[in-house]
Amino acid sequence: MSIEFFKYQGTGNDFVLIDNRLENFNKKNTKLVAAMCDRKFGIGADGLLLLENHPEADFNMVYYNSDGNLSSMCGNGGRCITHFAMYLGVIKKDATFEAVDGMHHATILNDKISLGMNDVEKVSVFEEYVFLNTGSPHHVQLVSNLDEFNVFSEGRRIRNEVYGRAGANVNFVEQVSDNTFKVRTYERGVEDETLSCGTGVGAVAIAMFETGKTVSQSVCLETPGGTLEVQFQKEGGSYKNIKLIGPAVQVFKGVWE
Ligand SMILES: N[C@@H](CCC[C@H](N)C(=O)O)C(=O)O
Repeated sequence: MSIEFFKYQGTGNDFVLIDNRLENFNKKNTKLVAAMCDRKFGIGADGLLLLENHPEADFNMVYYNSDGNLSSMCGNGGRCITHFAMYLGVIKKDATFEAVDGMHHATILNDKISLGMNDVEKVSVFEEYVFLNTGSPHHVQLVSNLDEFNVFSEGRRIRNEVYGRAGANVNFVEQVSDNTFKVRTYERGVEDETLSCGTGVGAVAIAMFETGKTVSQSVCLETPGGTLEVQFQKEGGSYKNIKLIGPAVQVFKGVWE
C-alpha cells in the first residue's frame, strides 16, 4: 500500500509526518518505520510522527524514533506536527493535542511555533551533571570547547554506561552569555548526534537555571541546527509554564511505495 508522507524539520531535527486520521498506517510495523527513517535506503529522518484523531483534543500525536520504536515526548516533533495540523486544516493558530506524556497546547506565531511542555517537578543535580525529565529523560553536562567535543562517542558511552538499557538523551553544553547556551545532543533511539533536540534544550535551560548558571527564565539555546528559546517559571520547587519556541518547516512531500 502506498503511503503519502511529509518531510519536516525543526532546527534540523527532521521527521517523516503522516496523516493517520483514517487509521491506515500499521502502527506495529517497526521495520517499516525504521526503513522510512533510514538515511541511505529510505526517506531519512530522526523520527516519524503520526497525526491522528482525538475524541476531545484537536489531534493525537504518536512518535517513533528512527530505530522504529515508539518513544517518549519529542519537542521538535511537537512543533512540526502543530504546523502539519495547520497545513491539513485541522487547526488555525492554536492547538491542543495529546502526546505520550499528556496534553499539550501549542500556538503558531508567524514563522515560529510555541509548544507548551509538561511541568518539571524533579531536577537531580550531581557533581558533574544534571538529570531531569522534560517529557523525555535528559542528562545535561557542561563541557569546554563544545565545537571540538566528541558528542558521538562520549554521548553513546554515557547513554549506555550511566543509563543502561532504557538509556537517556545526553546533552553537552557550553555557556555563551548570561542567558545563552550552545547545546549538542546525542539522542537515544537515533543512537547518534542530532542537529537539535527540543526536550533536550528544555532540559538544558532548566538545568542551567537550577544550578545558577543563569538567572533568566527566558533562555536562548544555540544548537547546530538553529536557535530555540525556552521560557518557564519556577514556582516553589517546580518548573511551570514551560514553552519551547522555534521554527518548524515543511521541506517536501512524497509517496512511499
Ligand atoms: N528529538 C526529540 C526527542 C525525541 C525522543 C528521544 N530520542 C527519546 O527517545 O528520548 C525532541 O525534540 O525532544
